[in-house]
Amino acid sequence: MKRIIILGSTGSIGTQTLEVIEHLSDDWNVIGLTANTNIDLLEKQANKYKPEFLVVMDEYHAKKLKNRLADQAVEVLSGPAGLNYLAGQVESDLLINALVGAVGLAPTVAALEKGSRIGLANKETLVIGGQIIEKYLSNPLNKILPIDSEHNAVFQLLAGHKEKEIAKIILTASGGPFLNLEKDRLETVTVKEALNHPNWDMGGKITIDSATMMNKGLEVIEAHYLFKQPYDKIKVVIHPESIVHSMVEFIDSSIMAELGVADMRIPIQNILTYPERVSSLGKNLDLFTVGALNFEEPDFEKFPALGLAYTAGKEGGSLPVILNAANEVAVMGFLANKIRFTDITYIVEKVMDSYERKDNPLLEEIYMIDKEAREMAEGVMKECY
Ligand SMILES: NC(=O)C1=CN([C@@H]2O[C@H](COP(=O)(O)OP(=O)(O)OC[C@H]3O[C@@H](n4cnc5c(N)ncnc54)[C@H](OP(=O)(O)O)[C@@H]3O)[C@@H](O)[C@H]2O)C=CC1
Ligand SMILES: CC(=O)[C@@H](O)[C@H](O)COP(=O)(O)O
Ligand SMILES: [Mn+2]
Repeated sequence: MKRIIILGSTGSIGTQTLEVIEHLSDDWNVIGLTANTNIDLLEKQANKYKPEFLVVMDEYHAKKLKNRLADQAVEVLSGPAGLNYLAGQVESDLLINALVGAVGLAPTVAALEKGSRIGLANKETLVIGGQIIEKYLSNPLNKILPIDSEHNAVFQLLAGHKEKEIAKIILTASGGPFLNLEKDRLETVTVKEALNHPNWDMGGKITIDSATMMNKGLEVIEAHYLFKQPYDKIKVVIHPESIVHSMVEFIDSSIMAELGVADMRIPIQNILTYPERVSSLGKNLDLFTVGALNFEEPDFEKFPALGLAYTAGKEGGSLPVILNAANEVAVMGFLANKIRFTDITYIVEKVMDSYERKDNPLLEEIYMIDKEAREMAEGVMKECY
């Protein structure tokens, strides 16, 4: 049996990965699972999958969990050091990174240090650390397999093709819950409205990112590093149905698309069984029910986050780190009802404009920039209260 580690096993991608593992029955042995603080679910997962390692992010929850699992042969670790140990020291055939946010970078690097196959859902890893990650990919033991639906689609479409044959990567975007709302109304939308994604059921942070379209911006940067394409060859098209998960235009003017129902268990399974294919838990797409597929241009004025991400990606260096840090702070502020929806991109832009930039930051510098940009974003956020 193959050994699998799931970082962020209590989240939307983490729990769906476990569903897929169950569906694949005897293929995978779950070695390590992690959560931030949700020890109730982690305990249930531990009882079911009997992993060797569990990680939670603070000592208080680690102790509680250890007590609850006292009769089990499981090691309970805590904090970033625990995550890095699991990712970097424990042998696995596949490590799924389903953490949310910048916290995903360090364990990815730890895993790449030892030579690993990583199923990557955590897009923030590549947004803030793409320049560092790409250096590790020259080691043939290292492989990053994309789980994010658009990138998984492109990954499938590129099989058997050469990078130089790509004319354009076309990432589809649903446009989120406010696609057809008047721009002036965005100021007063509620958290509940913003969390109401039209097609996908996901964690809170990414759902808000979809509503601002920062999600697509982060995905543009993610695609740049995964598929080694310049930003002018990575386009975004609004596709409200989320049936076409992305497209690739080749130099011979052929466009290939990957289609399917909006169910993350399909790309997750694609990575778990790669390069083979077996039947999945996802429903088959019924084109007659779908009827029509629509495409339109994104509105960069109404959704400024998309343009901010292109700017950050093109400039590179520390700017994507600053963009991401400010966005994480602002999204949490919005979810806590501290600021308005439109303040999210205001805060991101303000921090991007104010924070001093740096080329080629090293890993330690990325963490420092991330920390300082968060502090700056907290300050700008207070002006918005
Ligand atoms: N959900 C989806 O359908 C998709 C998600 N993605 C990407 O996948 C990643 C995960 O998203 P999603 O599953 O929605 O997120 P969730 O919020 O649902 O889950 C996040 C997971 O990470 C843990 N976690 C949260 N904060 C921390 C922290 N500071 N330190 C350590 N662990 C932490 C959570 O633990 P706890 O439960 O204890 O809070 C949980 O296990 C994101 O990068 C997202 O952009 C990409 C495509 C689709
Ligand atoms: C499922 C997935 O991959 C998400 O990233 C999804 O694409 C979000 O939807 P948006 O297209 O609205 O950003
Ligand atoms: Mn996506």
